[in-house]
Amino acid sequence: MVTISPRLDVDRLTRAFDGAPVVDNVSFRIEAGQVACLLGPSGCGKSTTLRIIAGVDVQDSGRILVDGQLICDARTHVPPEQRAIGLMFQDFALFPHLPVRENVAFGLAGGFRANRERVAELLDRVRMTAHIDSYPHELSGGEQQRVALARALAPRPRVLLMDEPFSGLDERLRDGIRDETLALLKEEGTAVLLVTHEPHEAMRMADQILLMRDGRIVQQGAPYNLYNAPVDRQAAAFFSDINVLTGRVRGALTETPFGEFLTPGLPDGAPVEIVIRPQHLKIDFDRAGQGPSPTSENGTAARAKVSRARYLGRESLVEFVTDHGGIALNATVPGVFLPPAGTAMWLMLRRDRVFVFPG
Ligand SMILES: Nc1ncnc2c1ncn2[C@@H]1O[C@H](COP(=O)(O)OP(=O)(O)OP(=O)(O)O)[C@@H](O)[C@H]1O
Repeated sequence: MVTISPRLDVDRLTRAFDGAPVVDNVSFRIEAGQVACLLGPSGCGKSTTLRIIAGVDVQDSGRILVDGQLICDARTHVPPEQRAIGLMFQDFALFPHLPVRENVAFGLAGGFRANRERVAELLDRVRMTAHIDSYPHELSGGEQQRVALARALAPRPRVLLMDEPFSGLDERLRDGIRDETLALLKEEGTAVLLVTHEPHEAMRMADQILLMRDGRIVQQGAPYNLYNAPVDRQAAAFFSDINVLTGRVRGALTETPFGEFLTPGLPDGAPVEIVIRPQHLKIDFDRAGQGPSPTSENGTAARAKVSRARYLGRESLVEFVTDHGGIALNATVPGVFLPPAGTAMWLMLRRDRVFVFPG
């Protein structure tokens, strides 16, 4: 049987600064043609991980392989320029004194003269053929970005590292450029590690999200899994606003104004957090103090009063406080739904969308 090595294999990487671990036992693999997003808040160690892979910083322990070939461990350190790893960083500055054609050919032996076809192919692919002789200052930010992508891909790197590559761009341009970039990366078959602190960007770009916190990868998987099966409350909160109900376990159950929730494996008296995203609260009208009957899908309804409602464009955000327990809960409703403050309504939780975590 032939086993194919992953394109990039990062194995138990560790790096400390002044005794404080910044990258803490980080492992992941990326296959050819796949995009993995290293996602996490500022300072969690994303850029340090990237710098070690690029070879401009050195790990304390762990190893990295590209196509099964060792590029660094305790004894080996292949220099950055011999790693077949491309870089595209935030300040992706093109060389201002070189025209687009020479910028794209920069990493290729013989420059533009020896690589006309490859440069033409890439410029065509990023729709910049008409600008082949332009200088960087003659291009818009989005155009410079596309040239930078062509430049990074020209030497056909095995792996491309991207650090917040879209953060300098106008918000309205970003999604379009992200999609174009993604299409080109897939075509080239490069394995991509993209660093971002924006969940929206990771959801849009990634085949695999590596969620990082305090130097560790706390969860990795497809965007769908991270969104719908977060490992803990913080992981849930990273992707959207959340509502949190707190309770205590009694006989493997936790009681809330919305009925009982199964909390198996937790001892009696243990604190529990029940987490639900605002779009998974269901709202029903009050009929002379009566609400909807309990269902297995939505549990028991709890009466609540509107404290504030705001229109956000695509949806409305309605803030409630429950009659029992005075719990503040936010619900989002598609379109325009602006009940006046004080309106009594009934709330239900979509049971299949609730996350139960130890408190
Ligand atoms: N050369 C260094 N010497 C000392 N501390 C460092 C060094 N490089 C990074 N750090 C520290 O390591 C931590 C992680 O930094 P890193 O840049 O990897 O985080 P990040 O997740 O990429 O954050 P950001 O998104 O803000 O760039 C930070 O607390 C930072 O101050």
